[in-house]
Amino acid sequence: MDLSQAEAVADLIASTNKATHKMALSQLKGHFSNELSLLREKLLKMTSLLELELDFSDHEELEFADRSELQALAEEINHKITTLAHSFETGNALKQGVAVAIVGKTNVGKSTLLNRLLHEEKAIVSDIHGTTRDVIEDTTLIDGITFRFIDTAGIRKTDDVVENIGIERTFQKMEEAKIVIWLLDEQPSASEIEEMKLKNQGKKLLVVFNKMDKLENDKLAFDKFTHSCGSDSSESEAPLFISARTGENVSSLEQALVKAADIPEITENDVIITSARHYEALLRAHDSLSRVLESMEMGMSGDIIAEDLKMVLEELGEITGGQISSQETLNNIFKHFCIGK
Ligand SMILES: Nc1nc2c(ncn2[C@@H]2O[C@H](COP(=O)(O)OP(=O)(O)OP(=O)(O)O)[C@@H](O)[C@H]2O)c(=O)[nH]1
Ligand SMILES: [Mg+2]
Repeated sequence: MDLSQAEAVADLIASTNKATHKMALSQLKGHFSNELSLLREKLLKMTSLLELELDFSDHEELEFADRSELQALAEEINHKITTLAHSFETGNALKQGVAVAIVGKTNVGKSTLLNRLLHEEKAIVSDIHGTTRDVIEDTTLIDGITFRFIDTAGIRKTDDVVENIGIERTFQKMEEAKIVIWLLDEQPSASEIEEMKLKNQGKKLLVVFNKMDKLENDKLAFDKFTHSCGSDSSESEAPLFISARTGENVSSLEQALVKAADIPEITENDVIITSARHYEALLRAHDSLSRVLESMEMGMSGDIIAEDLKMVLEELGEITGGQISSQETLNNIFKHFCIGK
């Protein structure tokens, strides 16, 4: 069992949903380790060939490592590393929970909605504007997916220093979230809609009107809301109407969240990165491999390329806990080539 498999045992024990359970099982079974050892084997062969050239450096014409083959292999490995690193977005979301920020003006019912979604009285609710001043967050499962809901300070102009720090944090959290629930209890102006869309480019923005229990008694206001938002539904999802207080239609919001989370179906054979440590090692390996490709393009000598290749090997080795030694390179040379030196 290598280090990444040992880490998987801890992940398996800590797994809170079906997907994280499957990901940990896959890692424990060694699927990730196998992919890595395949990559390392190919890299080791490349490094060995380059080192061999160094050993025969007095015969300049000797080029054991076919450069175009080397380049194709480096590109293939770089692609594989990139795919693995990208899987971290899914892995991390599944493990830590898909981050959902609940934002909007003061008193629209953000904390009430947080409590409703978490099924517990986590945040203080009151009709005083500016009740929530700090970020409050917790996770819950919806349809087997872990969501991390983040209640934030209501956005308004205020002279209160502490509240302003809270509002600053609201914008930070909005940036970090994958999904943003924009909670409203009155019709937003065109410029507010524009600003919100601009701030949330590349994210899923769910426009949600709260307090529909009040609106239902005011048919005219309800129609006005529906009309104002319906006209703008070409690119974004149609707005939802809920009552955080009574729970009405909150299940539709939950379904919209599951859809927006857009989590692929995971099987026990999928290799998905869930650890920040692995992710960082893969990014470093990717950087070193990019340097290899650059050096080759510039026609650099084999020793420079070999050094960066060894870095890649070391970085990938950090994941499984194994260290690449010069003995390993040497053994590889003798395994593949019969040299009487
Ligand atoms: N009628 C009605 N009232 C609601 C609903 N949701 C929240 N409220 C009330 O609105 C008031 C404000 O609710 P909060 O949840 O504290 O609002 P908030 O957005 O967190 O406010 P800040 O923390 O000040 O930004 C409270 O009196 C809630 O009871 C709802 O669905 N219907
Ligand atoms: Mg609040």
